Amino acid sequence: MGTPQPAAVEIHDLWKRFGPQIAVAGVGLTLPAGAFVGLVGPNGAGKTTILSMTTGLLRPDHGTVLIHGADVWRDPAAAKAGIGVLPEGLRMFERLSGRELLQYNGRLRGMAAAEVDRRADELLRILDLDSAGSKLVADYSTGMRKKIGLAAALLHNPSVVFLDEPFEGVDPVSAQTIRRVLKRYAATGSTVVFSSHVMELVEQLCDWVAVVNAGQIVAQGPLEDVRGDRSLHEAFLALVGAREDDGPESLGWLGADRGGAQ
Ligand SMILES: Nc1ncnc2c1ncn2[C@@H]1O[C@H](COP(=O)(O)OP(=O)(O)OP(=O)(O)O)[C@@H](O)[C@H]1O
Repeated sequence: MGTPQPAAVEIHDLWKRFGPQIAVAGVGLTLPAGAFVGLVGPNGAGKTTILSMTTGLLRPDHGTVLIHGADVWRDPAAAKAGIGVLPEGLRMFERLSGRELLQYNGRLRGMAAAEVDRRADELLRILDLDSAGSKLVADYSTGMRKKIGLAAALLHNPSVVFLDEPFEGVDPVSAQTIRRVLKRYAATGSTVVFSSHVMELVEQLCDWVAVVNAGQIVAQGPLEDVRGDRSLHEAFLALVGAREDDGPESLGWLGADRGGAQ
């Protein structure tokens, strides 16, 4: 066993309620520095809410989040300096071009203009966006938006990136590009945390997994420990209590004699 890594992200007893709905119910997570973390869970499990509270976008009702020891809600400037975020919904400045968006982000992070330009050129090229650099973000496709969002998240060389479903709606070629960039980033000892529904992808990329169900963490740890001797897909279905066969009567009308209701 090597020396245990210090935690990049420590979350204690995190709660969030939306009206009557408790979206996050006492989440605790410890993610080691340098881990490639997959956050998985069924629709509505609370992944986006957890990521939003972890990255300072949504105030928790209760609980603490530390990024490399800095409290996201008490010392946001220190905590946020070291993170990059690809948020849900990809809300961006639509009337900027991709290149301008990166320049804006870089300058906001206090980077020198020449360095921002150098990194922006490189990111646009590696993410196959160089010809789209001057196009308005409003005219980007879903995959292009994910890629420019990833570029913006990485531009200032953060030590942790949080990506909410970075592969959703992305074609296989762009997905491969995003994977390559994330692997390259993780190989430097940086920490990646991303949410996904694609177990095969999480299994390929991640060495650490957290499973969320109904606002709680039902498993977390090294990939091998969480999946055991099953595939992650099977482990996931067992952990979140996937529904068994609904019985022969259910939806019995589907495909039955249409009796004039054509
Ligand atoms: N702003 C909001 N107002 C009311 N309810 C919300 C709000 N945001 C999230 N919720 C509810 O909180 C729960 C968790 O939602 P969340 O988006 O975090 O889940 P998720 O795991 O990211 O889901 P998905 O995989 O479908 O994206 C859901 O029941 C959702 O309806």
